[in-house]
Amino acid sequence: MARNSNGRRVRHTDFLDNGMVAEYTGPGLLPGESHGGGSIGAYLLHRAMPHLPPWVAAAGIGIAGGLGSLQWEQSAAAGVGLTLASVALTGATWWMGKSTTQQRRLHSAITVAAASAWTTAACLAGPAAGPLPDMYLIGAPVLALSWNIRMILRRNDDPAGQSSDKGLLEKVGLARAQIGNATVEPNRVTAPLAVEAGEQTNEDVSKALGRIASALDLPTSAVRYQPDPGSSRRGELVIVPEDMLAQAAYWEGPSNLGGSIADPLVIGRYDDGSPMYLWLPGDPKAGRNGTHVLVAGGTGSGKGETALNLQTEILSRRDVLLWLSDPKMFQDFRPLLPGIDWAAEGGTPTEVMVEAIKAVIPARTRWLGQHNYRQWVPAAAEVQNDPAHTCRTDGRACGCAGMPYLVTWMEEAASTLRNIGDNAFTGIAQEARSAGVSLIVSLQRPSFDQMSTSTRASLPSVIALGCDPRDESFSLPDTVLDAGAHPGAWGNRRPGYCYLVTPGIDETRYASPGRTWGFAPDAVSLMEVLADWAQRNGAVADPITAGAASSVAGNAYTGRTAPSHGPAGHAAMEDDDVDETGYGPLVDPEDEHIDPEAELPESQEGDDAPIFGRNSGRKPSPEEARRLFADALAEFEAAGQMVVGPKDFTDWCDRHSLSRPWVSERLKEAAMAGRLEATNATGRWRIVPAPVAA
Ligand SMILES: Nc1ncnc2c1ncn2[C@@H]1O[C@H](COP(=O)(O)OP(=O)(O)OP(=O)(O)O)[C@@H](O)[C@H]1O
Repeated sequence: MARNSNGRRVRHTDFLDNGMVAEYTGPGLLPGESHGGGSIGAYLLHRAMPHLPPWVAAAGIGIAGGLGSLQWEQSAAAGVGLTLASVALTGATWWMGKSTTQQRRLHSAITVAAASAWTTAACLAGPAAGPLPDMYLIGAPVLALSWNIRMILRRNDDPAGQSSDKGLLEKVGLARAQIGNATVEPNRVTAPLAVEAGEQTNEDVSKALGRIASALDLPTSAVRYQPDPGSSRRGELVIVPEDMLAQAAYWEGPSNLGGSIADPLVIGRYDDGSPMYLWLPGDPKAGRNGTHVLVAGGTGSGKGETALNLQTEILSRRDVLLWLSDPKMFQDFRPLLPGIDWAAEGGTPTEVMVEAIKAVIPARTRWLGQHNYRQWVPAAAEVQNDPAHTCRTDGRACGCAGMPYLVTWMEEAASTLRNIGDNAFTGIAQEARSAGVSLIVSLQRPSFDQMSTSTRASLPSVIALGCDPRDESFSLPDTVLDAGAHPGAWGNRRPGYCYLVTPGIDETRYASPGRTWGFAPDAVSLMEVLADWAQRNGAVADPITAGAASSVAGNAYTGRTAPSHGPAGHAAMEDDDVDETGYGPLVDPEDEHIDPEAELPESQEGDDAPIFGRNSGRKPSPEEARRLFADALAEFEAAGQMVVGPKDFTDWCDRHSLSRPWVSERLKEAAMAGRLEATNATGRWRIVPAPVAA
């Protein structure tokens, strides 16, 4: 006996006995829901009703025999007619029963033959003649009882348990569907279901799921249907009566510290308690492609904590780099920052990161190709000592530094998509998988006005958290919604509840809800320890990735620092920059590009001094203006602001009495000269770092 979400008891045994029915019992009945009016007599009548028809039929046959004898007793013509009618009726029963089981067909034919033979004899000879009364008194109850017994044993009647539960299925519009023997696991009942051939399809079952849940008084997400891929009318109905996820479970640390990013990431558990796995890189042996992920959910649906689940898993692996863009100033992720290879706030730093991602993808793909990797595998992250993966033409091992997997994360991506244009993301997503790069995009309101369908289509995996019901079709594929997934039913009332659609997971799982681990306040210290571990033991950027990133981002890309190893990646750090614990840099990541030894500019202006100095009070000559413009670009570059547009020159224009249209023209000229490169956003240009003098 279990309780449903309303605390009402559901008698599962009845479900099984009848093949389908989940019947309320005892305290589960609400006032007014009593069987047949509330009295014991009415209840018994209610239970006996299904068994009465054979008895009514038996009585009817007796009456028919009596009445018939008044009309036809001793009539030879009637004898011929009644005998023919009886044979015809028996034959018709046999013929009509061909679609049912052999046993049911025989039982029906014998019943009809016996009843029609007795009626014929009674009509012709009179019901009281010879042995007819005894035959009736013995035969009629035996036949009626045989049908009663058959009904009681119905679950064993058909091969493979095929039976139909008219009660529930009729109620939900699937009256002629057949339901097979249910498999019962703790809190999960799975029953094969077949709808009527030629009349209904799997789609009709999907549409009826809400009604089935309603009939069983369960939440919509408790009832799912997994169509059989080989049939349009068969599938499996899954019912999970009790919501095992209602009790939040909390993160207790990474699942596989020091493992490879190719091992599954565990981000929570399903409603049967099994772990929710997600793989980012592909695996040629398992026939699985690498994937990009959309984390979609409304405000308060648990996106932030889902991100923490994924990021802590990523940072706990030895062969992966994480680049994170977050317009919310790393509000949720601050404890993890030391382990992150590159963290960029929204706006220009994110624009720079996106440009850098675009540059590292071809560089990484080229490297993987040169080292004979068709896609990224963990061996690619090791030093290349295998002659099968050498870039040397003589076939000897090349010893090149390994290339860690790269996860690029766009948190709260709506504004980034708006500013950068989601074409950039589509391009990145399409190219990235062959470069050992996964893109993770988190979006608060998953809807078509936030992200184009082609960008959405380029993110094959989704973690769909609670959302507005109107946005469900954006989050999840139709097939998963048809199978019973319903994130709109959660809204923000079930934080962390999610559906996970991703390669490597059995598709029957897609419509099963899961829940991410919650992050209790005391998880912060554990996250800090993890970030420290990642900073010390995690992968550092390989020369190809770091080189390509720096070539675009200049000193806006520093790479992660590893305090115990001294300089890591391509970013050296002085001992003095490390705090006394030896655990972390003393400077904020956004200040890391500033040279502490550099002379401070002489200024009487205090902190509010404009970056480009005060108004010179005169308009420079064209020559001088161009030189000042070149200097301004160099200053942006030195400050790590690698993407610029006319609006960044507003103060500068005031300073030098020059106009923004003039700047726009110079920007275009600089692009023609190779100093700038166009980005996806109109009017925004990426500074091409000036070559360093040898
Ligand atoms: N898996 C979970 N188990 C238990 N509680 C959770 C879980 N996920 C999130 N929560 C709780 O739900 C609340 C909202 O979560 P969170 O801040 O992650 O949502 P969000 O979608 O990021 O919201 P917003 O977009 O407003 O930042 C928080 O109090 C959080 O602790």
